[in-house]
Amino acid sequence: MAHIDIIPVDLPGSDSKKPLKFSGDIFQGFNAPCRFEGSVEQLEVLGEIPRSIDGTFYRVMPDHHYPPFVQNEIHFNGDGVISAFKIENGECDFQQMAVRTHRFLAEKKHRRALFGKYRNAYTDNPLVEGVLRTISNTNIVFHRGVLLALKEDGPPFAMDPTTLETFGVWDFQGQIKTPTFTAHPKFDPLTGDMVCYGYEAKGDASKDIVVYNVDKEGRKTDEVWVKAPWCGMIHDIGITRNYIIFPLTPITVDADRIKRGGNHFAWQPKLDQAYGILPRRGAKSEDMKWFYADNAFHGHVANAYENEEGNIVIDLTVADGNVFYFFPPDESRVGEPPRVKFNSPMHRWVFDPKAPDGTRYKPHELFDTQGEFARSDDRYLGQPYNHFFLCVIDPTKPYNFQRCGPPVGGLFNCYGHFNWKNHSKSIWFAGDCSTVQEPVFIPRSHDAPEGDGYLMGLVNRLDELRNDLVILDTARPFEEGPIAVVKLPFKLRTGLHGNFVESKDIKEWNERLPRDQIPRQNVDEVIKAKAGSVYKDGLKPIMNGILQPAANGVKGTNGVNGGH
Ligand SMILES: C=Cc1ccc(O)c(OC)c1
Ligand SMILES: [Fe+2]
Repeated sequence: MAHIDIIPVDLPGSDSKKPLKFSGDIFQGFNAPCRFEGSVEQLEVLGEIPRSIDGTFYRVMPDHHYPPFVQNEIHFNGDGVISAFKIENGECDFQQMAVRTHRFLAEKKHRRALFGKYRNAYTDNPLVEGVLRTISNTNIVFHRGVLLALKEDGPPFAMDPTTLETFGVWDFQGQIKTPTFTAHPKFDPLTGDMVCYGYEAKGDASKDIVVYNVDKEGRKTDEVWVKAPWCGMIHDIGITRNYIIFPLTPITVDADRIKRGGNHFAWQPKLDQAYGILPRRGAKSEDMKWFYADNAFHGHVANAYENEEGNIVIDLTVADGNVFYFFPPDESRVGEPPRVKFNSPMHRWVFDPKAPDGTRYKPHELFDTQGEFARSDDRYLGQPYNHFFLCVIDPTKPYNFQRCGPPVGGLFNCYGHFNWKNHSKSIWFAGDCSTVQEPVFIPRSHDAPEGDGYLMGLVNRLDELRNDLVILDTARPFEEGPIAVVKLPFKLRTGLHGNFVESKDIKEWNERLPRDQIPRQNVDEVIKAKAGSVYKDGLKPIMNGILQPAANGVKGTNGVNGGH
């Protein structure tokens, strides 16, 4: 029997109007809802921010604006909220704004949640049938004058880098119209190309992947459609000068499970991990090759390049189990406790692009750490490199459970600086009441050597319910601690990814692309339900735990009366 995961809900249009109340595990402690939009000028600074840092650190976090009506809601299903730390002359101004996704605007209009489970439109309130349900909560990148707020289940949303105003869905001047777009496009510093893709590119559970190249003038120069061996998550990629590497994780999608109101993804403990290899330019569908390795869970890519022999080197963290405990295997028993401890060293794979499709590989080399959220010097993306940075889990360090409770968002208690050349490690422990979020690397100057500069990232002060933005100097041992600490007077939530954009790039693009010439979405238009656009096979959304055949109509069975 399918386990349907929906609880009764007071629908808009029904009589009862209750004040908002958030309950459940994902809203506890440090991850209590934030829901703040606004700014704080001139944050307090301890130490000194180097004057050469002149730009804005943008980062994104999921932050539910309305209490969910589904049971076992997950953090990844929260509205995307962008925080911006603008740094100039040793000072830092803070600004925060939710992305005006169609979903956010529709729920804001009705002042409650209308969308159901993560990537499952069948669990939505019929009021929002056909409304774009992506929430732009995974990455925020700068591309040709706009910020793109990204989540891999939908198109990018463009925002103004200065004001954080949302312009709307971004289709690259009509060139990219596929329904899904990765949260991890890659920017080749040598060519200015953006390499990007979408998986599940023909709808839920499709094995189709579309891959694009957008050149430095913003023109789409390549579009190729390829097939994955199964429909699974392809969250991040690596690029080299000539190849794209697609790690395909054994966490799979099942259309029937989705229609039953179940999870989009389920972990497959017996399935391989796979790596798709595709030439970057002029590739055809049949050029895609898949290599395989034993079951494991992909983290993020530190970097990739081609070595002197012409082989592809790709470095990423890989964990030995299902990190996404909230997407359990189909056959798991109710109440089975999720695993909490993983081995997740940095893996180096070396693939021969001439090897036949189906070749099996073992990792070439491991860098012994426990970590995730790998970053490296983006000036060397796709090229030979040595330095990378991680959020590190050091279980030997103390953690003050009594004061902080369970470590919300994972026990990433250190930032680490690693060097492949001599396998050196330099680690800063954030303290027994602190955890860290994904950092960014900022070069000391444009011609500084690889990895020479600053690491900047958010520290969660779990006891104070506050965040600090810390800056570490990569030329010094991390053990010495940050050279500057910027104090935020309140807490954010566990975030995902972020990037640093130099002020001169923002200024230059404000001139090249005047803000008043960028079209704005029409709020009333984008939240209009488009009946019949997503629900196939005569099924209507699942509400109140009942799968409703379209023929019965929805009216009367769950209190929906067509809405306002
Ligand atoms: C970290 C990975 C990841 C993968 C898929 C997601 O939808 C997501 O949402 C925040 C995050
Ligand atoms: Fe990611």
